[in-house]
Amino acid sequence: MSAKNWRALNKGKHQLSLRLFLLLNAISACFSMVSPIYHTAAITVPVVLVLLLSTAFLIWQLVDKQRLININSVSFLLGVIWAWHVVIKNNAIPATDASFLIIALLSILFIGSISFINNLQAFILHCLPVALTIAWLDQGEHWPRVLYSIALPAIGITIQHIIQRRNDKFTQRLMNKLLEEKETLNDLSMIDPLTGLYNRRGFQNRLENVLAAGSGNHYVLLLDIDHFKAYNDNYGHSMGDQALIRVSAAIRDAVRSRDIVTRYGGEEFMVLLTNIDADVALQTAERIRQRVYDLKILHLFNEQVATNVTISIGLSPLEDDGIDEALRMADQALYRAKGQGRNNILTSDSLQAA
Ligand SMILES: Nc1nc2c(ncn2[C@@H]2O[C@H](COP(=O)(O)OP(=O)(O)OP(=O)(O)O)[C@@H](O)[C@H]2O)c(=O)[nH]1
Repeated sequence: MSAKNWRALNKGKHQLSLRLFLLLNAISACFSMVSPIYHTAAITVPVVLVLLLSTAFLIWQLVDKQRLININSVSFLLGVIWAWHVVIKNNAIPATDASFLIIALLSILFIGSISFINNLQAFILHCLPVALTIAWLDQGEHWPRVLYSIALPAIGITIQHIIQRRNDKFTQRLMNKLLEEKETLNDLSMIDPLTGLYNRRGFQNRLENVLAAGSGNHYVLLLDIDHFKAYNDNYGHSMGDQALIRVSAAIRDAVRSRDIVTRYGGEEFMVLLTNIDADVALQTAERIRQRVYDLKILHLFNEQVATNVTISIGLSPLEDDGIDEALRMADQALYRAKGQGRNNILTSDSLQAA
């Protein structure tokens, strides 16, 4: 999951709480009309407005799921309308009874806290207009009860908000770490563990970048260690591995950093020399062959060729017919190079000329 997806998920979560908020407001408005606390002014303009607006927003949300409604504006708007309703009702009921104010306050705080448990801003914006209106209407007469009714959910929501933010931060850190590790694993999956060179997957990935960067003259080298089976058979697999590591390093050191060196198979390597002339490509192949020879890795069972490890190389240009064709040509050249005594280089051009 990317950071973008994470933000989208969070937005989606908030939009869900908005739907719950609208639903509770619509129900509460209906209830105020059908079963009012005091039978005076049961259907007020603001309560009808709350019902209409909540239903309209709710339908809009359900029909157009992609649309993100501004939660803060809606919660504030409905809070103000409820405050208006409280003023009208309060003026119409017996002055001595404060229970209406407390019940109205509790209903608003209940809806706010249920819907916006994870959205402190929306909670405050919704509850503040009603809380201030009630504090003003009560004129301090029942201030402990009013204060308690406001403070309890406010403190609860604030603590919940802090916990949620910590959880979100933790989850986000965890997600970033996982993304980093995924990236590392992805990189590792492109590297041959023994030699540290690219494997075929890594090569493919780098090749795409090279080709995307534009046209140029590229050359493919296929390199194969001579008589490596004999080396393994006589010196053991573990020594064979060491030889492979040293040969890989020699190849890597003999080319430029922009060239792509790949372990193509067991004791076979492939190098893509990028943006290079034919002459320089041939010189580079010769430099690689010489560097491997100069490692002087003892190989007495290579004696038809030398008494140390050697490699043979097939070279072919990468042309419009693609990498597979270039590899096929390089492979043919390598096969011939082996046939001609090993420890040498043959180009695909020389095969065609022959
Ligand atoms: N130690 C070691 N040996 C490997 C590895 N991968 C392949 N090999 C060995 O490389 C040898 C390749 O042998 P062959 O394909 O017969 O070729 P060759 O003996 O090099 O002969 P020519 O290529 O004709 O010169 C086999 O013995 C494989 O076991 C590896 O990762 N480690």
